[in-house]
Amino acid sequence: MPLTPAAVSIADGAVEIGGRPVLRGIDLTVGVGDFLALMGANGSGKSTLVRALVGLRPLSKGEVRLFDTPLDDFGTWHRIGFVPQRATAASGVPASVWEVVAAGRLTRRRLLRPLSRVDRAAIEEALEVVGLAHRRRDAVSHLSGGQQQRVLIARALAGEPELFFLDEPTAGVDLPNQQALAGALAALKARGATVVLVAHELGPLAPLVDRAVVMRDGRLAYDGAPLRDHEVHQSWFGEPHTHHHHPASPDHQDHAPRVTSPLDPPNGRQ
Ligand SMILES: Nc1ncnc2c1ncn2[C@@H]1O[C@H](COP(=O)(O)OP(=O)(O)OP(=O)(O)O)[C@@H](O)[C@H]1O
Repeated sequence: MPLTPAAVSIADGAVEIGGRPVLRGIDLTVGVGDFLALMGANGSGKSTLVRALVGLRPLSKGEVRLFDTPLDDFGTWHRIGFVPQRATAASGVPASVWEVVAAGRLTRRRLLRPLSRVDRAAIEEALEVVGLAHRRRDAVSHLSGGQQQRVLIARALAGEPELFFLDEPTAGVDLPNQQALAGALAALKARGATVVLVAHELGPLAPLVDRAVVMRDGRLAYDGAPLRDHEVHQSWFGEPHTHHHHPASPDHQDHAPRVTSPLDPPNGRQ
């Protein structure tokens, strides 16, 4: 028996898209309260894995369990929060920040009931946590991309999820917005929530991460202690390795982190 109960797990998972294998042999268990960073190169399968874990992408093989319940039998979706990749809150409809965040409460509300005081308090708290309470009346379309991303995170937070998936929440987001996001996720973590975060670079989120998983070509290439940027780069393109790194060990202290982006093509593979 594992010491910590599992928030989400996938066993021998595979996904095919258009007959092409995109994920293969995925075994991953995320314990309650874990903060996991899912890393890897473009196209390595991170988004597909997150989609499979929330039931948006069917498995061709294997099983997903949410809070120890097979995905098909899982019914308490208000426990799950999901912020998809490159989502835009602005869709031409001039929704206000408050309205978008309030929409996150829908899975908790009973049908056609007005928002309760508890609902309103949760919406307020979510706005506070992402630092957008003062913008509540503004049209989402008037906000910057980073602020829109925070609106979407607040929408997911308003549902008070226990298990939260975020797909590249920092992509294209400036540093102050990344720092605000780190604060929001730290609050969520302190509350005991489980977080699965897809990220190319962790930036201000790095101190929150307990565990890193690196994907390569539809498989898990590394699972262990959080990696530095240059180590992630090696895991993406080098030999798969699954042993635990000890970032404080002397052989790591001599290496300065790579200045180049992990998105750069590896040497000799252009
Ligand atoms: N809807 C789709 N139709 C066809 N192929 C897809 C689809 N979604 C993903 N793929 C393919 O599956 C593979 C994994 O894609 P996925 O988006 O999961 O990777 P990723 O690691 O999240 O990449 P990125 O960092 O670019 O988001 C890629 O080869 C991609 O082209």
